[in-house]
Amino acid sequence: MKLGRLNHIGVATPSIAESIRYYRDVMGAKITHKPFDLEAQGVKVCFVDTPGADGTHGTQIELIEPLGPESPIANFLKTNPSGGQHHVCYEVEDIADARKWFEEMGKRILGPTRIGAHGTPIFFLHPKDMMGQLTEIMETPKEGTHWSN
Ligand SMILES: CC[C@@H](C(=O)O)C(=O)SCCNC(=O)CCNC(=O)[C@H](O)C(C)(C)COP(=O)(O)OP(=O)(O)OC[C@H]1O[C@@H](n2cnc3c(N)ncnc32)[C@H](O)[C@@H]1OP(=O)(O)O
Ligand SMILES: [Co+2]
Repeated sequence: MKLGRLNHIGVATPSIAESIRYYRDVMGAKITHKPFDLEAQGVKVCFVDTPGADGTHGTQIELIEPLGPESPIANFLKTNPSGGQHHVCYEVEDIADARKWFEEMGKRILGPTRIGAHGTPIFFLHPKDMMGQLTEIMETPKEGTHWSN
């Protein structure tokens, strides 16, 4: 498997609206994306871009708020009511290859490969098998996908 760049850091929040105010007013981010519901994943999502100084795309913050009590992030927010860093997401060139790579190492894969918020296939690896980090693997999006510039 060929590991790609860190695509995003998933940040769980009890309120996307409040988090947007924080990233705009405290961190000085320009929030140009609109929040949207991803029913299939049980979350409301909003991207915060952190562009590189040379015009290249940096790493995104992916704000996620539970859509209901069945959301996969509901327990996390019970334990961390103010929210916080929830997962890291790395890009790979070929999602099937990556899945096989982790499966062969006996890492627990959480559910099927599905289409994520960036429109490309993703899967998750259990935090207890990944040095304590819930890890999302995504196939590299086409250039410009889900960036505001
Ligand atoms: C926006 C769409 C998409 C994208 O395109 O980017 C997303 O990112 S969606 C993000 C939300 N979806 C998911 O997280 C799906 C995968 N997650 C899961 O299947 C579950 O959340 C989980 C990881 C299996 C945890 O489920 P939960 O019901 O919360 O289990 P437990 O509470 O029993 O936790 C077990 C154990 O693991 C620890 N834990 C849980 N979550 C995390 C975490 N995010 N990071 C690190 N560790 C975590 C938890 O503390 C428990 O530990 P112990 O208490 O020591 O047993
Ligand atoms: Co994610």
